Amino acid sequence: MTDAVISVRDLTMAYGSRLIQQDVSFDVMRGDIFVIMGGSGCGKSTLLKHLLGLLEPAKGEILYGTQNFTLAGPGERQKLRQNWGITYQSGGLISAMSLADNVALPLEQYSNYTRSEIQEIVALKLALVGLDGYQDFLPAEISGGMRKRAALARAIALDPDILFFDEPSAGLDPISSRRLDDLILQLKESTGASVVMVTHELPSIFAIANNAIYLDADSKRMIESGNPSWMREHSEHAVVRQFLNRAAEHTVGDGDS
Ligand SMILES: Nc1ncnc2c1ncn2[C@@H]1O[C@H](COP(=O)(O)OP(=O)(O)OP(=O)(O)O)[C@@H](O)[C@H]1O
Repeated sequence: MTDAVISVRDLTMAYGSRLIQQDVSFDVMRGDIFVIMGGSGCGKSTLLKHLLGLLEPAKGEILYGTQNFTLAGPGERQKLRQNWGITYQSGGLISAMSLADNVALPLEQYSNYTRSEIQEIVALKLALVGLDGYQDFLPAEISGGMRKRAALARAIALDPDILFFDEPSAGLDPISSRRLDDLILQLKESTGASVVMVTHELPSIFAIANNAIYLDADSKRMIESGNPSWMREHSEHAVVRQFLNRAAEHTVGDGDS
């Protein structure tokens, strides 16, 4: 357990009296590309929000390394957050600012770099995501795939240890989606960051994830964890196998559990 970057222990999540998931436990290990899976409404985004500290557990706890995030005060939490890069489904870029200014924002907020150092880092990060030469473009002036990559450049501005993604390839065509997968994999390799993502995209899951959990909406429990290819063949839960084997023309059945 020494190399766990995130440990979730007996986490129960609820909105008021509405239970979403109970007793969820898993570890994200250093270097993992870790996917939170499950059918619509099972609580994937809710779990991500708990990991980010946007929602508080009804029960249980979340540790980052050996540090208990659930019990941490605002100062300690802020310190942990500075090691995270987050990209939201919408991209979350500020529309009135150029790509360079968007990427510079976290550096201006949380680092002590000089203006010229920041410019250098921004150029480097944009080049890393294949957006060399687009510094002065506004988000509306580039494609959806490029916006996702710009958001990724911003997320890696401070060299985070952990990258969080909410549906990174939502709304992208298969080719842009594949490019984003490759980029995530490449960034993981070059930065050593661990990656946690929520995604429905089976091609992405099989292409880049080495570790995953499956949250079941019916039982409100995490019913499977491990390597997604292994789960597809060997999970004892039909609903998990069906989810991972689903063909485009089939919908996921309720299955057994
Ligand atoms: N703020 C909220 N208050 C009450 N219930 C909520 C709230 N946000 C989400 N829910 C409910 O919690 C459940 C889980 O939602 P969540 O968005 O986490 O699921 P999800 O697995 O990410 O779904 P999807 O795959 O459809 O995006 C859903 O039934 C949803 O309606």
